[in-house]
Amino acid sequence: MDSFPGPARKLVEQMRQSAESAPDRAIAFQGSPGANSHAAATQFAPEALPLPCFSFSDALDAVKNGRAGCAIIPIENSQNGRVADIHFLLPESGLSIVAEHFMPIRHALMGLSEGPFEVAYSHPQALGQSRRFLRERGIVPLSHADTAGAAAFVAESNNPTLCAIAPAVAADLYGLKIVEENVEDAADNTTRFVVLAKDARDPSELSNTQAMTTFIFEVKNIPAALYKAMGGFATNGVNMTKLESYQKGASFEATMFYADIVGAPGEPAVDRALEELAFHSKELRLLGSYEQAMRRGMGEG
Ligand SMILES: O=C(O)C(=O)Cc1ccccc1
Repeated sequence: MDSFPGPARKLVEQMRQSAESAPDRAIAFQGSPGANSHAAATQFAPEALPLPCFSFSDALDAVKNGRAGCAIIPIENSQNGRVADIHFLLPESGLSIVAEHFMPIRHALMGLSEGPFEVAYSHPQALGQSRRFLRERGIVPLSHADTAGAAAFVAESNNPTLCAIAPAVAADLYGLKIVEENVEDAADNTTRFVVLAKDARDPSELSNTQAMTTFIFEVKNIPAALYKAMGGFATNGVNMTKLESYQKGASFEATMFYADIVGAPGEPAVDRALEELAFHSKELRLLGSYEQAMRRGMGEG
């Protein structure tokens, strides 16, 4: 709690109290009230009680400890790539992905004055998405835990040369002036969020819809291991929409992969592809199957 900037604390406390009164209806998110993840939580589950958490791990712990029924976490951005940490935290958490949600992201520049500004505070994703805007104006980007928290931090700084890049609503919440709207470098800036819960979705419930499945795997450390591991997806016509590698541990010897496919276990083609993947992998872990919030792979005939 103490880590939230002063102007955000009262709101955080109010939201925590409501969430405590009905934990099953609570949806945990990382950041201060007014952050993009807060907006995503409200869009995804309008009736739910958003629970602000300072870090990703706090948000995941809230679900593990039963203080929230689920958590919504930004996982990747159309413009700025993947959101760090989540690849490590998500598999460790033992939670399952039960849904995905896409949200267009708009950033506003806000401060105590009209500028000129020397420093802009924001979440690293938002700074990355507004890189060109800041560079052109010679404003130095500095990271903060979340966008709305950066606005609250600027509000309590009393410093007219600081500004924040945050959703416009944060200016209202924390008493800043909006100096410019839509400062993101790309107009179609969109973030994909995943919803995590203790209990996985039963893939058979998803069979009539276009499902997605997310998993991580580690291939054997031999030539062509990834090529072989992927073979089953090609021969069975399973569409892979995402494949990312990351290092496990400090040895740089063990490469893990994180993948999304269209389909779910129980579909014969998916079962065969996963079986072949498991044969060529040292480790394979399904992180969840869920409904597609946006159709994939429909572009080509
Ligand atoms: O800090 C926030 O507002 C977040 O919710 C993280 C984030 C930042 C930028 C785009 C999407 C999510």
